[in-house]
Order: sequence, then structure tokens, then C-alpha cells
Amino acid sequence: MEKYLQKPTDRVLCSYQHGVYDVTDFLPDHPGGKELIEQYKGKDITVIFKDENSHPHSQNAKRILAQYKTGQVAGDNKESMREGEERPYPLRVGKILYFDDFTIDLGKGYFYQIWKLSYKQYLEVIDNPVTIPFYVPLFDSKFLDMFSRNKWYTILAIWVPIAIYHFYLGLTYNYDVNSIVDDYVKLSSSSFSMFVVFSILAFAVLSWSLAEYSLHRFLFHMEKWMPDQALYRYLAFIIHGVHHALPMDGERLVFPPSLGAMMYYVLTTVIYTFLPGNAGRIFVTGFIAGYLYYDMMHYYLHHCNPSIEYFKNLKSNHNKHHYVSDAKGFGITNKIWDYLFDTKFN
Ligand code: HEM
Repeated sequence: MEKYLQKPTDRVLCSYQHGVYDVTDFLPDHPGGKELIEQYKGKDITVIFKDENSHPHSQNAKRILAQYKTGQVAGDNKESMREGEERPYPLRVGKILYFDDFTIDLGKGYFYQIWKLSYKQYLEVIDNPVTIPFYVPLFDSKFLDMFSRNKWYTILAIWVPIAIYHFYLGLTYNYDVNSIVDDYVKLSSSSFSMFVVFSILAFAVLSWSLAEYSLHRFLFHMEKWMPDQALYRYLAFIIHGVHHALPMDGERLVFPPSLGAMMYYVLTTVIYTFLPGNAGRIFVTGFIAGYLYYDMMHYYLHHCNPSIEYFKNLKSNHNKHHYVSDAKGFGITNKIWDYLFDTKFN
């Protein structure tokens, strides 16, 4: 068996239990980083795959592994699954994903195929993440599909100038609003105070972190409470479901600018009602900064391997949210609100 696994080959083969797995296509999508698997090229991963100290892999991880099975170790004729093995679910054959009672054709617009699903089937799609080594269109039209993809840096390119502009307005413009706070944030005012400006910014970032938790828990995971209607499933899928179905698709991860623009409109309308004038603009700056930190952190946790313990911990928390239970671990940049609202992982 060892000889077979270690034959010079470009493919990365390993054994688990008594099966042989070709995990080459999975390497770039491994949430723990491809290097960890490469170390096990040609080796058995049965022990390390369950190792409590390294990382005890989830049921979903076992299902994903099962997708890559290519054979049995020589001399082992046991047909049935062994303890600790899972069947590949959904099973992918070419571009077709086979679920128990429905299929998804990954060569066609994924979005339209959500319409025909029942609520239960929709949950199966988002609760059984898959890693796909080819491009999956969301829409059949290439033009429409273009709008479903975003590189992480486009978010910075769009929102950093908007945040700077608000900061500039907040510090300099005279909104002529009868607010005591405004006197302390206007550069032209004799009462200008850096302390007040930074306090508003800090308060806005903290407010964002609560918004991050609430949006993720109640809007992005609206499937937990939404009425059983196809229209809502469409909405839930486009907002966040697609990210759970294909968690390692790096172009469908950050918040789409079009949705961001709608949120911006709603939130600024609310914020300026309660906090008009300069202080409101400074608050919006901090709120956008908090949002940018969130979106960049989200991308980082999926596609990079942090070396600092704090970020490792956040990554692990987020992986659990995807692969263990999406009813917990809603915080991306921190776990404070998960602790306070009792949605933390133990
Ligand atoms: C070759 C088959 C493998 C598959 C299919 C696989 C799959 C996964 C999946 C789906 C996760 C996300 C969390 C979870 O579901 O548990 C994960 C995380 C992880 N894997 Fe693997 N894995 C494999 C091999 C390995 C090996 C050989 C190692 C160690 C040497 C390893 C170390 C890790 C670590 C440390 C994480 C945690 C990342 C984090 O949450 O911070 N994996 N793996």
C-alpha cells in the first residue's frame, strides 16, 4: 500500500481507514491550508484526521473526504463503510451534484435551480458544503453572472474613499445643526476635540460589531425563520446561502457592493435621523471602517492561515459555523456577541 501511495506522481494521494483518496483537487480549498495535507502525501491520515490536538474533523469534513475516494488499500475487500467513514454527500459526478431526492447541475445557473427546491432541500444545500474544482455560475447569462462575483479588494476600492469623504465632511463641513457634540468634531470649531472624534469612531466600530452579529444571525440566516416560499429561498440564497453551499468560492464571499449600497442608504438614513450633522458623518466613517474590517477578516479567515493565536481562534470559530453548525458562531471579527447571546461554540 505504502509503495502504491508513494509512486512518483503529481497527484496527492493518501489513505484513510482502508480507502485510498486522491485529494489533489481539494488542496487549495482545505480550510486548514494545503501544506498540512501535502505533508501527508503518500501517507495514512487516519490518526491525524481525528487528532484532538491537531483538529478533530467534522462530519462534513468526512463527507468531503469521501468524495475523493479512488480505491481500496490492496488486500482489503470490505465493501461496506467502516466506523468513522461517511458517504460522499452530496455525491458529485462531473458537474452534477446528487442529493438524496434532487440534483443540482453545476454547469447551469445555480440560482434558478433553487426555485424548484423545497424548504428541506434548500437546507440540505446550505448545510452540506462542497468544494468544487471548477467555476460554478450563479446565472446562465454571463453578463448577470458577472455581478454575482466580487474580488475582495473591490470592496476596499469602493468603500475606503467613501469613508474618507465622510470623515472629511464630518471634520470640516458646517451642517448648521443645533447639536452640542458637533462643536467638538468640527475642525473649524474652537471646541474641537480629538477625544470626542475618536470616541465617536470607537462607538461606531462597536455598533458595527453588533450589526455584524445581528445581520449575520437574522438576515443572512433568514432561512431559520423565513416563510416557506420559493421567493424567500431565492433571497436567502443570493444574500448568504451561496456562501454556505460553496464556502471556499473566494469571489462570492465579501458583501456585494450592490447590497452594500442598499444597506448604506438605509443605515445612513437611520443614523442621520438620530445623529445629524458632523457627529453623524464621523459615526458613519467608523461604521464603514468596522464593516471593512469585517469583510476583510471574513476573507482572511477563509483563505489565509493566521499565525497569531487570536486570529487562529477566530478562524476555527468560523470554520465551525460553516462545517459544524450554522446556528452558532455568528461573530466574524470577535466572539463577544456570541458569548452575550449564547450562540458560542463550547
Ligand atoms: C485529506 C483530507 C482532508 C480533508 C477532506 C480535510 C477537511 C477539512 C475541513 C472540511 C475542515 C474545516 C473544519 C471541519 O470541518 O472540521 C478542516 C480543517 C482543518 N484541517 Fe483538515 N482535512 C484533511 C486533511 C487534514 C490533515 C492531513 C490535517 C493535518 C495535518 C488537517 C488539519 C486541519 C486543521 C488544523 C483544520 C482546522 C482549521 C481551522 O479551523 O482553523 N486536515 N479540514
